[in-house]
Amino acid sequence: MSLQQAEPISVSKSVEKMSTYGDHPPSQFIVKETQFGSIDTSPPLGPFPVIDISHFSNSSSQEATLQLEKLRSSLSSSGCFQAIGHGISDSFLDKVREVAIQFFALPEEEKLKYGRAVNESEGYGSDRVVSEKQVLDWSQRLSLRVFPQNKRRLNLWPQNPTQFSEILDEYAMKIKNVTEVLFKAIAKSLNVDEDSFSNQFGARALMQARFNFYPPCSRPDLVLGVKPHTDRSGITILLQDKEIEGLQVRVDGKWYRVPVICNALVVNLGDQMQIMTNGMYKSPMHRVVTNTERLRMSLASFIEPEPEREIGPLEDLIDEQRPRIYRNVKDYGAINYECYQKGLVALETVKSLVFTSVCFPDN
Ligand SMILES: O=C(O)CCC(=O)C(=O)O
Ligand SMILES: [Fe+2]
Repeated sequence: MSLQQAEPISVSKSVEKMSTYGDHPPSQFIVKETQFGSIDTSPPLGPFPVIDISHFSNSSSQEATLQLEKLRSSLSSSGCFQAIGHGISDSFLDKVREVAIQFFALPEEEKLKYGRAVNESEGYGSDRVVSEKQVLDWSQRLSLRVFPQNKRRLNLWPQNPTQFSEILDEYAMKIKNVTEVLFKAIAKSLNVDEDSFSNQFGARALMQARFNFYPPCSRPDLVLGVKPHTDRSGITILLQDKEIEGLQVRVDGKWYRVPVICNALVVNLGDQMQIMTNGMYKSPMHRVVTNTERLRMSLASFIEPEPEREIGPLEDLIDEQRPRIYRNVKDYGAINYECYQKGLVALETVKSLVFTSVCFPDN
């Protein structure tokens, strides 16, 4: 079967329906033994610091220096931390979760008015099928482009609940502000010009909002909510469920739980920041486990450079001790998608020639 025809093999019943009836997950969902280890629903809590990012706006204070040091150490080891002091109120974050859950509670026919078309990435639906070998995720998603504003496909934005669009719009603006603070802080932590990253992302950087819904699953030991992956973004800001854990991040070959910290935003770097920092900061591998009892939701905001813009390792982060690891690339999103279809690791394919010949001497 060609890749273009891959999508119709998706199972006939939605994950939500199978969850309601307590079905045993079909074989397409069963995770086989992989190089990333078997499913452990309760590994240890991870070394992901809580960083108060409010100090980054007043960067000369002693506290700012301390938080910057935490930022540097988490991004160069795990690539992940939890941000507090982001200025978004608890009550507003509750509203965001509430409209998301209200949308998911609508009847299937209503949600399918915003259905994702085959071979498209935006809209409501289940895991996108790109290859026959793919193990399917136990999740339903609603993906919407929020920036640049004129690229919004408003016909896919739910009208029910009525406040949905207004709240998503406000949330997206706030997240944009958070990322601007983070880009400057990340630059500062690496001793490079504070606009280094915002310049590479560009004024028309993309933001994709993905609402993830993970209905209860009868076999959390066999099925994943999201299979192991790194994000193709530059940076991802994740609003977790208020109560239900599920996210795990891999550090030095071991899986760790990311705890629920009420109203903290989980920040993880994506592949494109690993490229821009010449590998100094990490795009962590992560996955989501399911549970038998309760629905879990999350909202991931993926921020990516303008696809037409060439990005690459900052010159200031390349020297004799640290030669260039990655080549410059354009439209990493497309590279990543193609690699995903072929079962390749996208970051490995964009290594500079020197590194390619070290890693793949037969090429
Ligand atoms: O649901 C989560 O906690 C993480 C979701 C995720 O990794 C993603 O959408 O890329
Ligand atoms: Fe992710």
